[in-house]
Parts: sequence; structure tokens; C-alpha cells
Amino acid sequence: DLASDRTALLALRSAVGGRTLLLWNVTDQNTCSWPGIHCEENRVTVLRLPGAALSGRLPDGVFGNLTHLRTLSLRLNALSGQLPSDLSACTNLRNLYLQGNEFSGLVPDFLFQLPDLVRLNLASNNFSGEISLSFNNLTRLKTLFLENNRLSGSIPDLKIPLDQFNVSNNQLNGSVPKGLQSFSSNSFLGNSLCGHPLAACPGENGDNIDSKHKKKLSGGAIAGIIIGSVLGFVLILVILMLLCRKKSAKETSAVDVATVKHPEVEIQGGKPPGEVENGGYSNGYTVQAAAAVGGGAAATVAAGTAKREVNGNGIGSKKLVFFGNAARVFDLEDLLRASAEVLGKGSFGTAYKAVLEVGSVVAVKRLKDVTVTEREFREKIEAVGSMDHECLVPLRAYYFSMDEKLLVYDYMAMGSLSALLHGNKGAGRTPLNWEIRSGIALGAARGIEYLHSQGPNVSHGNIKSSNILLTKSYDARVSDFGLAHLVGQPSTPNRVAGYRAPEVTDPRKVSQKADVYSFGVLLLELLTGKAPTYSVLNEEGVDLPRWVQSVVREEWTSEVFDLELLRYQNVEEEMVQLLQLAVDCAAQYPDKRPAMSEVTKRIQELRQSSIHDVANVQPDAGHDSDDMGSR
Ligand SMILES: Nc1ncnc2c1ncn2[C@@H]1O[C@H](COP(=O)(O)OP(=O)(O)OP(=O)(O)O)[C@@H](O)[C@H]1O
Repeated sequence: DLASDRTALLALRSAVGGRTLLLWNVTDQNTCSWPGIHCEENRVTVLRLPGAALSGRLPDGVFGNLTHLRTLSLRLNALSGQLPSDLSACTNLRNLYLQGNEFSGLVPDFLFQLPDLVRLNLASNNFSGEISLSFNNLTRLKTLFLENNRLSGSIPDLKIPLDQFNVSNNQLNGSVPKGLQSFSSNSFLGNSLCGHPLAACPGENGDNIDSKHKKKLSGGAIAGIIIGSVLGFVLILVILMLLCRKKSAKETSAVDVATVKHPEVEIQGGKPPGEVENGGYSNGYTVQAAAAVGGGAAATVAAGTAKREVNGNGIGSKKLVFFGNAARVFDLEDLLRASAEVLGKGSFGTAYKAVLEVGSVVAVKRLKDVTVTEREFREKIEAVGSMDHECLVPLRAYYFSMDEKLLVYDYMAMGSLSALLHGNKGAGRTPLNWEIRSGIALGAARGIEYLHSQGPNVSHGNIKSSNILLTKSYDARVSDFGLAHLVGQPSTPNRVAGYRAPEVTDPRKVSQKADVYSFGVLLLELLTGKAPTYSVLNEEGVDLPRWVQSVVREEWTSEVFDLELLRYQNVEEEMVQLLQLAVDCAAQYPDKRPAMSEVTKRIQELRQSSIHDVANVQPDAGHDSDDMGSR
């Protein structure tokens, strides 16, 4: 019971000291209110003393009593010696964070008897011995961090589906087992390991397998191969040249079309621009495309052919039509002369970043498959252009001709939320903490709420993370509103499938409540870091609403949230509230979903209650986390 938990905690305090422990007020009978302690049903379930200057050995006889512990975090202290064997009594343990201490000895066998263990971080200690095959007993384990120890021997063939794994900087040797080859090389560096993702093991390339069976190639054969290769190469070159000629002949014959050229894409895939798939992960893509031509030779938004200007903004006008009082610092010709870079291809066409000669940067969307008449198009786009809210990406101008429909938006420097969440996860990336994520949630909600306030039938129709764009300061702006009504069926329906409410059958008819559903999925994505079904990068996308609902609430914290978010431990409560809101939004039946105005209100409230806490934890959190280590 709680009394024995209390006795155990006091025994811990007298054994390992530490500054937090001194704050435990022994006269305060309410043990559960001590710093670092969390109780449920009158038992201690969480003991968290990170960076509390604890030192010495963990005594026996403490953890044998704390049998309800689910999370134990003693990271970044100076604890030493072996782990106490009565830790084996904590059979409810899910999260064990002991990184950044001086623990030594073998990784004890009793750890493999803790059936519920999900996160295990023993990194940066002095553990020695081999990595046991018994890790396979821990069928629920998702995180295994063992880096910066003195582990030796080879890595056993672990069959558990881990999300995170790191054994770098040990004394391991042998090859990386198949089941772990999907992790990046960073997970293995600083050992004598070989095989994917590291360099191939000797004998792996096939060229020195069993050399007895290999016959030397004769000189004639070698000459034959060389001549054959040269001829093949020349042939390919000739074909390429012919193709290029044909193409440029075609281009010069187009008189009236403003063509958007982008050689990066053609060189890479040989496909016409309209066929480049990138699934909205624009950042990663752009860099790649540019790299493919040796560092980003810029393309131009094309031949100044759209010259026949007619005065006025009406039908037949060949001018850019601007909205509001937007400074008209550029005209169509400027735009066509600008250097451009593909941002990505969406369901309505391709988006480009255009850097104008005057220095300003805009995003240009080239629409395809516009199915409405010119009059209808102008009417609808005028309506889109009149939307004015700080949480929307402003549409600055548009251009309409028979062959070309362009929309000009403000360029959003930090790209899309989708790219931010699922794109580059490497070092140097700003971790998306609670404050940023909940701020993005609020901004997006406010943008959608504004759209909904324009009339009961006004909806966005295509809420997803690639349509939430971010300014330099990570303020969220909703983009792409009002386009769903202009074009035919999108050509890549699967890409939005994960966000689409179950009742939606025609993507051009999406109700406000269906927007709320999509927003719910977006919130789930923001909190879990997982992409909904049918994303391109992550082929095995999840049905997020179903998955979250399948996890019982008590386990949300350990199972559902993005690990990067769990660093901010004292906002757990708010995170759970936001997750609950997401689940409410993604309710099966439209009537059960809250209105956007309520959604905004709830996010505002839960953010307010956490801001104070976040301000307190921030300075520490960057270097000090229960989830140290890379993904
Ligand atoms: N105004 C903008 N500023 C910066 N990047 C943008 C802008 N508009 C679009 N992008 C980027 O270009 C990519 C493609 O955008 P686009 O809107 O054409 O497609 P999408 O959002 O992936 O799909 P859909 O067309 O279905 O909305 C997006 O992922 C986004 O990162």
C-alpha cells in the first residue's frame, strides 16, 4: 500500500541523497504530492528524478515495495554499481530511463522478465557483457537504447518490432542482424560492426565468395564487355539527344502558353512535370531534385509568351489579377521570368517557389484539370481571394488563360507541417515541442473556424498536414481552401484517404463536420508523429483514429505520443486532453463531432493551463530527456 511505498521512498532518499529528494517533506503525509512522484489509486506509479544529483548505489529493498511503478526515470544522475535485483518485482514497469549514470555490470537478466516494458534506455553507462538474446522476451518493447556503454560480442537477432534502437559506441563486432538493418548507421557507429547500413562485411559482395569456383575471365571476354558497354552508352546518348531535340522543337512551337520548365525533374525522372509524385513532403524532395543537377541549377518560370494583355480584370484578361491592397510589386512577366523550384505536386497541380527578380518570393500553384468555366473560375477565386485571416495563407493574385491557370500565394518559409513531421528527422532539426505543436493546432483550428464562419456551407474540403503551412516563427497558416470546387476528381485520391470522414463520398462535397473529422486526424498526426494511411514516405501509414482508440487511455502516454513530445513530461495532462479532443473530432458520426468554434476554445484553454509549466521546463529539456538518442 501507500505506506510501504512511502517507506521505500524514504529508504531510497537516505541511500542516494540528491537535491530533489531533500525537497521531500517527510512531515507531509501526502507522499503523492512529493516532487517527482505520481500516484494512481493510492499507489506510486511514477517515480521521476532526472538530473537530481543522486549518487551511490541503488539499495536493495526499495523497488521490491514499489510494485505499481510504471515509469521509473533516474536519468542523468551519478548512480553507480549494479542494478538492484528487486527491481524484478516491478512487473508493471513500462518505461525505464536510466541513461546518463555510471551503472556497471551486466544488463541484468531480470529485466527480461518485465513483460510490459515499452521503453528501455540504459545509454551512457558502463554496462558490459553481451547483448542478450532474451531481449526477444520483451514483446512490447519499442525503444531500446544501449549506446555509449561497454557492451561486447555480436548483436543477437532481435525479432521485436522496435521503433527506436541504438547501440553506437560500444565494443560490438560481427554483422548487423537483418531485423535491425532498417535503422540508420548512427544506431551502430563506434563499434566493429559491418553489413547494412554500415559497410558490407567481408565476403558479402559476392566477389570473393568461394573463389575456387570462379574462373578468370579471358582477355577476349573482357575486351568484349568493354566494347559492348561503350556501344551501349553511345546508343543511349544518341537516343537522349534525339529526344531532347524533339522536345525543344515542341516547346518553341507553343506560342501562347506560359510553360513552367524545371529541368531538375526532367533530368531525374524523364517524366513530364505533371507526373512527379512527392506526396507533399516538399522539403525533402526539393533538396533531392536540386542535388541531382549538382547543387540546384534554378529553372525559370518560363518563356515570356503570355504577352497579349487586355486591359481590365474581366474575362479574356491576360493579366495577373491581384486581390485587396496587396502591393503589386510584380506583374505576369516578372513572374514568368522568376527562377523557380518545384515545391511539390498536389491533387490540384504543381506548386513552385518563385524568386522574383525584385527579390520577393512567392508560391505559384499551376492548376490542372480545371473543370469550371472561366466565369465560374473567376467568381470562385475572387471568393477565395476575399478570405482574410491571419491563420490563412493569403492568395495574392491569379492568372487565367485557356492553357494556364496560376494562383500566387505568399511563400511560407518553413514549408508544410507534413514535411516538418515526417521529413528530415536528422540532427540539427528543431525538435517540435509541445508549445510549437499545440500552437500549430491552435492556428490551424482558428483558420478553419474562420472559413466555417463565412457561411454554413463554406468548408475547406481538404484539411491535411501538407495544407498546413508554417511561417518562420512556426505560426500555422491554412492553405488550399476553396480549390476543391474548381477541379475534377483529384488524380491521387488515396493521399487524402486517411483524413477523409467516413461519410464523404464525393471529395467536392465536404461538410464542415467532415472538415472537423479531417482536423481530428491532423491533431492525431501532430501528437503521434505518425502519418495517416497512404502517406508516400511511410507506406504502412496507420488508420490513426482507429489505432488511438484501440489503445486504452491509461496507456496513451507510453504508447501513443510522439517520443519527441514526451520530453516535456509535465505537460502530459494537456497532451492527453488534446488527444481526447482529437478523438472527439474524429468521431464516426458527424453529429458527435464538435464545431470548430468549440475546438478552438478547447485548444486555447488547455494551452493556457500548460504555458506556465512549459516555461519552467524549457531550459532543461533540450539536453535532458527521457528519450535521449536519435530516432
Ligand atoms: N504558399 C506556400 N509556401 C510554401 N510552400 C508551399 C506553399 N504552397 C504549397 N507549398 C508546398 O508545396 C507542396 C505541394 O503543395 P500543393 O498544395 O500543390 O499540394 P498538397 O498540399 O500536397 O496536396 P493538395 O493539392 O491535395 O492540397 C506542399 O507540400 C507544400 O509544402
